[in-house]
Amino acid sequence: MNSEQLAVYFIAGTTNCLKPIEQILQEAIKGGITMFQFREKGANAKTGEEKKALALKLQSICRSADIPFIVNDDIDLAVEIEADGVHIGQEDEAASVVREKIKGGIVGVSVHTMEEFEKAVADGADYVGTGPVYPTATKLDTRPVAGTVLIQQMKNQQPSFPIVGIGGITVQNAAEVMKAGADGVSVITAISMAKSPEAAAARFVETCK
Ligand SMILES: Cc1ncc(COP(=O)(O)OP(=O)(O)O)c(N)n1
Ligand SMILES: Cc1nc(C(=O)O)sc1CCOP(=O)(O)O
Ligand SMILES: [Mg+2]
Repeated sequence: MNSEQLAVYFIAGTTNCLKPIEQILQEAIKGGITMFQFREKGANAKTGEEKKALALKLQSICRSADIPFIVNDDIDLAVEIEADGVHIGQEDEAASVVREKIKGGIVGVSVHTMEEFEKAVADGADYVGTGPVYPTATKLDTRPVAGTVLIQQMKNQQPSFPIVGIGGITVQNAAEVMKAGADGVSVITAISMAKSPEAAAARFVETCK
């Protein structure tokens, strides 16, 4: 992975979409997203074989466009379908353990403090995601809103380590996240619920790429 692939990191699952997720992903790809995370989570989310079938469809769309396909949380699914990577949280196994399982794939880790950041780097994470930078209604169990200070601190300590901000990021505030030192923005609603996911993604590309 190179840090440029984090520039416009779109995340979605069926619960974030009012249209078929396949269609939204295709539109977002047309707009220029640089990475995609399949995050099938929450009430009414698909599970089991249905989840796997959807993952395979979305993976195929990403492959055709040469966009990395990352699976959120579900390490077994990521290994089974040979996803390009997995994104794990603080409650999951350490990045060093996950890296062994995913064999050469991308490992992203959520961090909320400098201690968590230093551990993720030491454990061999490829990038970190940190948030919520701004208030979000998409994930209810977030840490307190953090603003951009931690991004600045992490960038000062490890200037070349890839960092992405997440939580409440819109085309209006994305520039602030980049200015703080992020390599990109992770976005759910501002693309998945946009009237035109293609146009929304294109506006993020203008700001972040
Ligand atoms: C790029 C990116 N950054 C952070 C997260 C949040 O992960 P986590 O804290 O494990 O929460 P869930 O997304 O699993 O609810 C992420 N998914 N992606
Ligand atoms: C999945 C997720 N993780 C967060 C964190 O702070 O770790 S915030 C968040 C939701 C991001 O969705 P939206 O772009 O719609 O605000
Ligand atoms: Mg998680």
